[in-house]
Amino acid sequence: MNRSTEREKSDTLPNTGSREALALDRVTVSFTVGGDRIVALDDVSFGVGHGGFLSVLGPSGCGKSTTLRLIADLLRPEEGELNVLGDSPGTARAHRRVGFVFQDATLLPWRRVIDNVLLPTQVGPSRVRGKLGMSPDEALAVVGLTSFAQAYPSQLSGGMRQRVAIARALVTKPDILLMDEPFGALDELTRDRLNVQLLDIWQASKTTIVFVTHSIPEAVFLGQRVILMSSRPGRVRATVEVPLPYPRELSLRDSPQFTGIVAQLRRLLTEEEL
Ligand SMILES: Nc1ncnc2c1ncn2[C@@H]1O[C@H](COP(=O)(O)OP(=O)(O)OP(=O)(O)O)[C@@H](O)[C@H]1O
Repeated sequence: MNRSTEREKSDTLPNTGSREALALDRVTVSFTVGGDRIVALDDVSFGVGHGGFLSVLGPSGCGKSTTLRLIADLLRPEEGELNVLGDSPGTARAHRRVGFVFQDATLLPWRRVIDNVLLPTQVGPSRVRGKLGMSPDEALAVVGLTSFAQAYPSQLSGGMRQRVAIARALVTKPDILLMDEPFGALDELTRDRLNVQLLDIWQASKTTIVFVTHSIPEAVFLGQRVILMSSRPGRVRATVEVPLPYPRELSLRDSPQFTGIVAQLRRLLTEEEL
C-alpha cells in the first residue's frame, strides 16, 4: 500500500500521451458567493490510466462534485489544465466520450425505461444524435433490467432507477464514466449488490471510472486507488493504493488487508476533521 501526499507519480502526470485517460494538472477553481471568493479546488493534480477505476473520497464541500463537473466540461478551471482522452474536456464532451451518473437518477417520469435509456441518442447536436455505442436493450441487459423496459420510473425501486441511469450512461459507450455518489441514497444491501454489478460492468466495458463517494468501504471495495480530498480549500490530501485483485466479492471486506486500508483512510479523514 502506497500513500503519497505529493502530486502523483510520474506515470500518472498529465500530458503523457495515450497511457492517461484523464489528467488534471494544478487545477484551481473558485466561486464568488456574496462578494467572497470561495476556493473550491486549489492546485489539484491527479491522473487516471485508461480503463482505471479511481475512487474520490472526502468531507462534504471538499470539491468532489466540482472535480467531476470540470472533467465533464460543465465548468472551466480558473488555473491549470485538464486532459481528457488526449483532448480538452470540451472536445471529449462534444464527441460524447464522457458519461455522467448523478446521485439522483433524474429519469423523465413520462418516458418508459427504454425511452429514458435512449434519451442521450435523441438530444444534442445532429452530429452525435443517434450515435449508439450499445443498443438500449443491451444496456438494460447489462444492468439486469430487461424485463422492465416498458415500465415507467414510478414503477421502479430507487435501486432500479439508479440502474436505469447507469444504462442511460452506457448507451453512448463512454470512454470515461463519472459517478457522483450514485448509490448514496440506497439501502445498504442494494448498494452492496450494485457495487458488485458496477465492477462487473466496469470489467466488461473497460470504461475508465471516476467514482465519488462518502463511504470509505465503498471507495476501497471499488477502486484501484483512492484519492482523499481535504476541504477549504479542496486539495488532494493523500493517494492510497488498493492492491486487491479483481473480481472482488463482498466477502473481501472481511479481509485484514481491506480493513487495514479502510482504517488508514478513516484515520486520515478523522485527522482532517480535527
Ligand atoms: N455553483 C457554485 N456556486 C458557488 N459555490 C459553489 C458552487 N458549486 C460549488 N460551490 C462551492 O464549492 C465547494 C465545493 O463544492 P462541491 O459540491 O464540489 O463539494 P463536494 O465535495 O461534492 O460536497 P458534497 O460531498 O457535500 O456533495 C463548496 O464550498 C461549495 O459551496
